[in-house]
Amino acid sequence: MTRDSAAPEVRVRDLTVVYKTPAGELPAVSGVSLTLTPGTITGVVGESGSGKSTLALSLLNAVQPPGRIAAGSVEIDGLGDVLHLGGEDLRRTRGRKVGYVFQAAQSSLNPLKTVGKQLLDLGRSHDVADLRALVADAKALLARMGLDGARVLDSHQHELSGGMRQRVGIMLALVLNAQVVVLDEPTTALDMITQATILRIIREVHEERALTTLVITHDVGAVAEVADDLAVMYGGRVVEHGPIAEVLGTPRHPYTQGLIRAIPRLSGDISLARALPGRPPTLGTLPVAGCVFRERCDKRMEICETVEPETVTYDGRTVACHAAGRPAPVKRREYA
Ligand SMILES: Nc1ncnc2c1ncn2[C@@H]1O[C@H](COP(=O)(O)OP(=O)(O)OP(=O)(O)O)[C@@H](O)[C@H]1O
Repeated sequence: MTRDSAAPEVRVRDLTVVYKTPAGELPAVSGVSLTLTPGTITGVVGESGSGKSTLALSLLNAVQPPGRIAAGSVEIDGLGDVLHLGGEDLRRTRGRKVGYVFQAAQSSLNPLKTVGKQLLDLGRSHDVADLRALVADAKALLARMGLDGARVLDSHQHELSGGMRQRVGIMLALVLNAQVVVLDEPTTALDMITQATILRIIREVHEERALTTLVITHDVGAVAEVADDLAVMYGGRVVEHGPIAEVLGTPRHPYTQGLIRAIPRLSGDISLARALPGRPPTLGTLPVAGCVFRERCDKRMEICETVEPETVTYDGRTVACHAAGRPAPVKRREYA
């Protein structure tokens, strides 16, 4: 595990992001606090609609209408609270300080320009002095990901397959040497073997460049291979967060337990793999009080109906569940 002091810490605090809907503004991310330890890769998992992409966009202050960051802060060492950045400061931060591949990256390339031209535009817009070195770095990154760099840079978007575009997206996220990198579903268009290779390369580059990285994915099995820490999201909350081996090895939240049971690769026995019953909530069906997971929870108690569980940290693990239990308080011996 790399814990390089040069890598920045990212501190998300009490972040709430709402989307305007016909039923009013509803929260997609609710009061999330999450610290990304410098030099680590944090995986974020959770079913569709749990708020993963909205959280990722918030790290770049890039939530678009009908969305709005309603509360909270995102402090990055050396940058301050990115939610207070605007205009030119924000433009300079994105890409150069915080590299990113968004889920839509596959279609975000400009169809009219070659990848190489877009790379040069990116370099110029961030005042990169040595554009030759930038191109050489881009080619080297593409080559590591199994592509012919020169050919890709000469290509237009339509000449590239989905998997190739995805790798171009990863290259663009890394090439400006940002120290915080946010990857939202970076490998979904890739087959299993290529996916594993790309994740390994992300890990290598992460270590070489002393990054702090956030990787969002549906695939708990895939992220288990690369991440140091794991954050599990449900209904706009981070319900569990901690070192990945511990979260996967001894999950404390019933949702994490259910996610793991559903994956034969992790549960160890295909005959024991069981899909999580029910469906995740949408913005409109999220319960307004109590625990957001209770409808699907096998450990549901009376208190879960009315009281939202507090997020409690112990043994380096953060869990928000009434049933997860807490360590018994250490009794202080009273001395006379
Ligand atoms: N532009 C939007 N307008 C209205 N609601 C939105 C918008 N974008 C996202 N949402 C809602 O916010 C919630 C969180 O969405 P988000 O995309 O952040 O989740 P996710 O975990 O990344 O899901 P997925 O894995 O499907 O991308 C969902 O209920 C989604 O429908």
